[in-house]
Amino acid sequence: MKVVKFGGSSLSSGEQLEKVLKIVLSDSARKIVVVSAPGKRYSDDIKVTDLLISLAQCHLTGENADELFQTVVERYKGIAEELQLSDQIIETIKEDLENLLKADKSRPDRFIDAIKASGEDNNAKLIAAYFQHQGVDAQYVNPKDAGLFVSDEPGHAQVLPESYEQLYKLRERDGILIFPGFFGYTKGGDVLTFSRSGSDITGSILANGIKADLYENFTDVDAVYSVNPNIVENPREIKELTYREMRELSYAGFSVFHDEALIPAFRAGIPVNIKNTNNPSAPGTRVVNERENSNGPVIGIASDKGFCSIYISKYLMNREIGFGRKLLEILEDYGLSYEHIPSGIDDVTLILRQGQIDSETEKQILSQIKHDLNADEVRVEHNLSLIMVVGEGMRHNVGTTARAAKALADTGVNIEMINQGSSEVSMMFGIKEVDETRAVQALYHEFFVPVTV
Ligand SMILES: Nc1ncnc2c1ncn2[C@@H]1O[C@H](COP(=O)(O)OP(=O)(O)O)[C@@H](O)[C@H]1O
Ligand SMILES: N[C@@H](CC(=O)OP(=O)(O)O)C(=O)O
Repeated sequence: MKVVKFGGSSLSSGEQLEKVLKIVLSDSARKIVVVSAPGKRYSDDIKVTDLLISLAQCHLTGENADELFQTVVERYKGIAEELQLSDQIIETIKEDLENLLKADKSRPDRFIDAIKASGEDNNAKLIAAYFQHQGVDAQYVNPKDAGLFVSDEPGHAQVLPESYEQLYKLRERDGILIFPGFFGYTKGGDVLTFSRSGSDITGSILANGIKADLYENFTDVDAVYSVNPNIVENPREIKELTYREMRELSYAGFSVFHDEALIPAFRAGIPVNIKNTNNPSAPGTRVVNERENSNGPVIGIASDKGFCSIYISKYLMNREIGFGRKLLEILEDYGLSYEHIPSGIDDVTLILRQGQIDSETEKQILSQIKHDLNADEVRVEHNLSLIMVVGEGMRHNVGTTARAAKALADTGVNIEMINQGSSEVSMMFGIKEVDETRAVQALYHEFFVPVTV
């Protein structure tokens, strides 16, 4: 049995849905089909999820949102008309959205999540109607009925482990199951979403739940490339990579697969195959437990913007018991998470996602660190990018860091910080955001472009 997930780009039009149907029917093992909301039809189009977020926000602030409402309904209507479905399904979707918009707004984050989730929920209903219209034995499945329960964290919920046992029962249901991605239900009955792009997570949870043989994730590229194809033209395709490598790369910017979507599949030992809806015969990329290490030290290079660093130095920091705990407690008091903590004898740097802190909070944190910890120096740096160079082969190769550092130096990029992950499958470079593209291109050249003599 296989779980197949289709991303928003695979579901943006009737023409795309025809491809989806063909793919599903071409393999009888494809039992559960996880779907996103309709994505972009062309590069500057707007995803239905983004339209829904704006719609929810207008309803919260009392702005007129009639046009936005119509735009959302038109997106589904366009698809239904292309596929010659009856108006009934559009009436169902319209009514559902109207009711959701009338719901209680006293807890805005929950209101927004319910509207956001309707993008996938209504798309799953539409796709089930389309499959049925084509004479296929298919049914929409509601995540609550299936037992997909999540933690009480609006916008970044996590699956509750008890869900897996319930989800196993989906194996017994007849026909093809069309399951909306991106959200689950709290024990209190609220609809909460995973973080953005979280339909990948739903697919992985279901693959674990039904103990699938394979989790297929269909998107709009032939493979996971060794570098973001928007940064380097025609980069090398990756045929196989390990869960650890994929986790590091997707965390660090490979948006093709959600980093939180690896764990459920990994725990159940289910391979993941990332494939192209527009070219399903291409083998795609397989994510597995172990792979032949035949590609040299590095398998991929990822990068992401929007970080800041807080540098703290204090003479004899290494001797001071409890310094680290007190420092991290300050972050905790402000509800902040950190990404990395490179350290020296007398100094430590905290790397955080910049979007979490406004300038007032930043001032307070800096002064509290200086005052409470009696630090000699505290300074902050903004607009940093992190570049992650990843590969299982790095453990067996001497000199990879030197090669990377030289490539960056040769292209005139200053390294603000280096952190070698203790897992030894990755090394991280902190650089200025303005240097990101140049730095990634230089590293790609160093590790992937053969030298001709
Ligand atoms: N290393 C990479 N390999 C392949 N695609 C990547 C990589 N890094 C970023 N991407 C981007 O991820 C996109 C696919 O992800 P996404 O837009 O979320 O698809 P979907 O709509 O299927 O969920 C690709 O079109 C590509 O632009
Ligand atoms: N529609 C949601 C969830 C998702 O996974 O979408 P996509 O498959 O288009 O990345 C979002 O945009 O965040």
